[in-house]
Amino acid sequence: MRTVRAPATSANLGSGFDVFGVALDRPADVIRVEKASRTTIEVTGVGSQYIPEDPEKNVVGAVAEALDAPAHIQIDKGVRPSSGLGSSAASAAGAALALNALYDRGYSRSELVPAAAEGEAVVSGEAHVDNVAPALLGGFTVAREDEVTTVDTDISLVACLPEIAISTRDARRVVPTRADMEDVVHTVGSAATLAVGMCRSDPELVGRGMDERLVTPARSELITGYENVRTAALDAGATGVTVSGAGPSVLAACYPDDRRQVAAAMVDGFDDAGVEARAYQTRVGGGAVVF
Ligand SMILES: Nc1ncnc2c1ncn2[C@@H]1O[C@H](COP(=O)(O)OP(=O)(O)O)[C@@H](O)[C@H]1O
Ligand SMILES: N[C@@H](CCOP(=O)(O)O)C(=O)O
Repeated sequence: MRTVRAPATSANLGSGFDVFGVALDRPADVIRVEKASRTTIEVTGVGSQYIPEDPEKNVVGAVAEALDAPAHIQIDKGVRPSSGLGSSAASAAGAALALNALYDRGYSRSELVPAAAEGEAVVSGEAHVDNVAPALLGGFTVAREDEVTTVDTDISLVACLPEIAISTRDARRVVPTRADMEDVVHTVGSAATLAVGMCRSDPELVGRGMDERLVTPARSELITGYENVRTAALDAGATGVTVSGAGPSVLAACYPDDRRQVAAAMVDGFDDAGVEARAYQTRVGGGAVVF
């Protein structure tokens, strides 16, 4: 038997659509695997009633198949599904690491990224790696075609999760297919600023670098209360605010001492819009851990 804690992640960070990701210190899924002749899955925890146990439909089934590692897989969800906090990726990355250890496959964490991404393809239609890469490798990750670069960084974050569900598959449908050159230039500037901010662990640069006009405007319209929450977080000291992944979570960067007040302001911002929410006071953390 092997047990892995696999963290939530936040993808995109505004300016890095399908490229940037960070591992979050909390919340996390716990995955337990035992060798078996065929894969079976059991899901408990937050939102487990919305997660299929059929290996054809659960992300971990695709991972077990990609690694040719059949197992009984128990998933204890700490990351709510359809949250924009890489819920499916936490399970996929956790299963990849756990099965690799269980079957002594000897793959490195980087080599496990494509196998974990097979799980993402099951739910979102595309094997995007911007959640599974940070869930496996930790820190801030930059995914480009088949190459992933990682940076260790110390940035405080608040992830505010409202009682709204948005599936990544649906949120990918609103992404514009064409862009204005001026907006592209602005996004490249933001992305570069954010990357430098991560390298320097500088919350001002990270916050400013979240700003972009290509994907976030369309995505934020799917989140009731988004503008309220954004304004409230900035007023409370956040250095930048954006949609976490495909939403509905909203992500804020801030100084460590401002985290509590930013979290409270974001929950109040959703409340003013009639939406219940909870906020995770977190930071960029490490990748999945095998116990
Ligand atoms: N192990 C799993 N953990 C979470 N969601 C899963 C899992 N397996 C399948 N799913 C399905 O994936 C969808 C959630 O994934 P996704 O839309 O990417 O949201 P998130 O942003 O939380 O990852 C839900 O429809 C859920 O039923
Ligand atoms: N780049 C993807 C990221 C989806 O993240 P999730 O946490 O919402 O699954 C996208 O923006 O579609």
